[in-house]
Amino acid sequence: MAVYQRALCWVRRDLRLRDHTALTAATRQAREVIVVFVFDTNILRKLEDKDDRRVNFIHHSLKEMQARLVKKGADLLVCHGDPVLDIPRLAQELKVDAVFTNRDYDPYARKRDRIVEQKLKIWDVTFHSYMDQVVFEYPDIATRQGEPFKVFTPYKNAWLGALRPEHVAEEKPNLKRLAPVKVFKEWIEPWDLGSLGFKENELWVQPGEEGARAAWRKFQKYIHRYHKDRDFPALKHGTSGLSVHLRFGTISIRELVRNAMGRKNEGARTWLSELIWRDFYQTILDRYSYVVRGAFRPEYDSIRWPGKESHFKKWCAGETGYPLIDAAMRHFARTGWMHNRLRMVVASFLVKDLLVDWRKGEAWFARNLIDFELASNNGGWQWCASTGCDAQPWFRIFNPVTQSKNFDPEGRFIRENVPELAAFSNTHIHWPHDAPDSEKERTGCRLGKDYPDPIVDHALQREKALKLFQDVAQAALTPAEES
Ligand SMILES: Cc1cc2nc3c(=O)[nH]c(=O)nc-3n(C[C@H](O)[C@H](O)[C@H](O)COP(=O)(O)OP(=O)(O)OC[C@H]3O[C@@H](n4cnc5c(N)ncnc54)[C@H](O)[C@@H]3O)c2cc1C
Repeated sequence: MAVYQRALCWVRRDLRLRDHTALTAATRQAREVIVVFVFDTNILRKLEDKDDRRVNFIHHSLKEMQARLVKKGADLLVCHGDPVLDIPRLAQELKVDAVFTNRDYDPYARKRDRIVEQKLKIWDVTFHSYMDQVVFEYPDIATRQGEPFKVFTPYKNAWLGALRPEHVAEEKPNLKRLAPVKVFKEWIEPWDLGSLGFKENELWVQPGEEGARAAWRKFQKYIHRYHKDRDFPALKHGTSGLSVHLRFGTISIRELVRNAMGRKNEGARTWLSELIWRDFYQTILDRYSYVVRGAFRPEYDSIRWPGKESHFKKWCAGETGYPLIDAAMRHFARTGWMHNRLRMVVASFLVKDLLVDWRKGEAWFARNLIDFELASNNGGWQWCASTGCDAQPWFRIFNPVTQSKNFDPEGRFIRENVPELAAFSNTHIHWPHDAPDSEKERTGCRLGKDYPDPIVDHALQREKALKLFQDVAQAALTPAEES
């Protein structure tokens, strides 16, 4: 039953009309619902690249959403400004009784929403927020003591144990309740990319709900193989490629979980685990927001990383002389996406071979990843740097050449992304520096000229990394002297 005459549904990282919690609630509780999106100048201002892929993805996805709304006789109301000002202003000018939105656990978003809610209260407008981007939030899943889990496996077991069909039931908005465009026509302003101060960029991924559905349809043919294929970056369908869609909510997490739960095979079970990792890191960010500034385990903040700026730049450019690292970083520069196995290998290399502060790598990923997600990126970096909750133990260090042999055995991914090495044999492509002279000559690749010499020696750097961590571990065990 409708309790409000008119409401706004403020979409942010949920750019879809299907299976949408806030829109369902809004269209249930209000007679007329206006869907609004704010291009937030507080966020856009900080983006260094004018052809930012995320802005492009959002823009295309909103255009698609708008076309759907127009077909229903409605439209999408888009603003370019500060939501803390724009949402209360629109609420007042459009005489709405309530604002409906889905929750976001990013510390900036939480603060923004608190301020918006307070401002709306002044005008007697109710603010409703819903869980939508995750399946469970804290304290739905908590330890017996009521604390958030800090270790993944017990979290996952509790998550699976708690799951009931109603947690992932489809939320169906009643699109007949969308406000006709005449209600808000005069508030509609142009929102082409140029007017937002951005430029077009060619996206490797199809945006919008259509793009999400196409990727999801394709992946369903391969999901049963996921546990076998997921670690091989050269395989085109080894993983779903849905991270950007989950990031911007062009597909519902509930739909994916419903589907995966219905499949009784190891591939689907393993894939579901990855979706649970996503929920886990959202909870960590939500409950321990200090991770945005430093290590989850603060003792590791005392490490003084001796890595060189020049090495960091070579890592970014894919010029380290380690073929798999360079292939991953060059592919990343081209597409804005990186395979999970490679994210782990390049992150480990930056921290434990180049001895560069993990926060620099985290920031580079944040700047360039199309699927950049504060919670998963921070969690992933802290896992690789061994500073996080349930992180990789510090004494376990990836060998980038062994990783290459194991996960790109025929060098297909390397050949695609580091073409100057393409003619090396499967045996030597992982470490061409030790190839016999005859092979070096045959390939025509002059190592040190056409392809860089290795910038560090893995074995030596590994020892240095172990020492850095050992010192911290020892300091943590040694009781501080009383003063
Ligand atoms: C250093 C580092 C940084 C990362 N940064 C991000 C990031 O900014 N955004 C992001 O979405 N993921 C991040 N991840 C996790 C993971 O690498 C990507 O989610 C995955 O590669 C996306 O590809 P996919 O959609 O094909 O994944 P699939 O293998 O198909 O997995 C399905 C979904 O599960 C989720 N997922 C998978 N693995 C993880 C994981 N380890 N942690 C959390 N969620 C996961 C993603 O939403 C993904 O789309 C990072 C991992 C590391 C090691």
